[in-house]
Amino acid sequence: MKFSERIRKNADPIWQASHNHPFVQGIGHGTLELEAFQYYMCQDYKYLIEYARVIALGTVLAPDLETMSGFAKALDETLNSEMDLHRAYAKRLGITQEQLEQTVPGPVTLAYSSAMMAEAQKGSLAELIAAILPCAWSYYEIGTALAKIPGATEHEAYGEWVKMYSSPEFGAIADWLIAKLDELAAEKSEAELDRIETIFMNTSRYEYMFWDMAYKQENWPIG
Ligand SMILES: Cc1ncc(CN)c(N)n1
Repeated sequence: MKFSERIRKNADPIWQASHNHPFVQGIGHGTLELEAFQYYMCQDYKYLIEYARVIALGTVLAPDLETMSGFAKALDETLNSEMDLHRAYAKRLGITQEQLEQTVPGPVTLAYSSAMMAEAQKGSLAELIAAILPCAWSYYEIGTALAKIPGATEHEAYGEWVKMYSSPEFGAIADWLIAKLDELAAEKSEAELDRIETIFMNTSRYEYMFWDMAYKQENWPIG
């Protein structure tokens, strides 16, 4: 079994909880409250800025040009395609660029992005990839699952979101990260693999928590 298959299997209960979360199902069935989606878009914009910084660190840790180039593509996809989606949505939803940029990261946004950055700064490239992989992989998995719901890709509010995350371009980044992690895992001891798996499990949990935070439009308890 490939290392990626092992960690995906072990994370399955968490991933299934994300698939079944009312926020995710609400996007697929077009029933999600627009206000929760607006909140999500602003928080996600801030999250993606930090995610992009972690990807950029991947180019620093990359051992060769092919790997550097893969991270450069992931960075471009995030900053210029994925965040364009957020900017376009913001416009449609009446959120200004200033509002997007001035969003205060909520507790889960801050905890998740800080955890990714901490793993990237103290670990090896495999640990960095484990920290960001649930982000790329679970969204592609969720996007492709939601795209199968009749009408989901055509929905007036959420169709563009479903199209983005089920797109082959987005999937190619997830596939590249999976293959890179498997390649690096082949050289690791069992103790190191356990540590890498723990990171993957934790950021998988944060993915679930992000959906939940958005659904509840959670904020800091004290201003
Ligand atoms: C929280 C979160 N996780 C993942 C993705 C997909 N890059 C995202 N946009 N936001």
